[in-house]
Amino acid sequence: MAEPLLSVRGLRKSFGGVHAVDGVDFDLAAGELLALIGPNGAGKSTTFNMVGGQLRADAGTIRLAGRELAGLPPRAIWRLGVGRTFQIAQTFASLTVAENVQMALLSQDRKIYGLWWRAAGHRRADALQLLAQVDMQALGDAPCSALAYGDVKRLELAIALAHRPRLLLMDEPTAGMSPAERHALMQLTRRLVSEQGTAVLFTEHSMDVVFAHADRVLVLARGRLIAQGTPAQVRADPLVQQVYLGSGAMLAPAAAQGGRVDG
Ligand SMILES: Nc1ncnc2c1ncn2[C@@H]1O[C@H](COP(=O)(O)OP(=O)(O)OP(=O)(O)O)[C@@H](O)[C@H]1O
Repeated sequence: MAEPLLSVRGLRKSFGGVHAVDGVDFDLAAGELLALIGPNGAGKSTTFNMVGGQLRADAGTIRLAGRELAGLPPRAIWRLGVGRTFQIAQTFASLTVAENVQMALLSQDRKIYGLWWRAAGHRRADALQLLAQVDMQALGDAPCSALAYGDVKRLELAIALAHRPRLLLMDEPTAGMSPAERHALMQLTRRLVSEQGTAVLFTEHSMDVVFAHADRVLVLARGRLIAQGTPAQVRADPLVQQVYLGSGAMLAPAAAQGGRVDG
């Protein structure tokens, strides 16, 4: 693997007596799509939130291009080049599509974030260019509240890309989407990260998305990394099969075409 962009070592977090994340190590290279999977309660969100700074790690290091992120607040981590999309879309329904992107650009430029009306004239051309990257240039003047769900997710991606992150964290990016929409969004993500060399860490319950689009997969169970490798390696791993068989989910290629695994 090329020199990692993100390097995580000995990451731990407990809640009371629960070892939610119990000594996790992994690397992520620029341009790589890395999936973080595991049954419910495995520690995916906790890991994710420690990388993004929403949760403070009890122990361990999280280095982005050699810079320590552990202990920094989310805003500082964002400034260092870590973008994020959320499971529940974080857009302003009362603004137009273009204004939502302009708000992100305002924030990036350290202008006053709360004054949404200032967004209307701010870097509109740049906003439209970002929308073009996610094939939404025709929807710039549409109210955000009128968008179809798949379009909201694409808009979120444009917003996350507005400050050109080196690492993009995507929390269940395809939740609630139809199979066709899921693959379209991940293909778009792949195209954008290839063009820009962004690294992506994503949590995902839909195995079809993981096996079709991830370069590598990390499998967590009870806070520990039980396997990592290519989708084919992970799918063939007996321990992974055991963990998922307990949930009734199938990891065989045929079943992976449409399977959502809920833990
Ligand atoms: N704020 C919290 N307080 C107490 N316990 C927590 C908290 N957050 C997570 N946990 C516990 O830590 C463990 C890991 O939870 P986490 O949400 O990271 O798992 P997950 O893999 O993201 O699960 P899911 O797929 O259900 O979202 C679980 O046992 C959970 O109950």
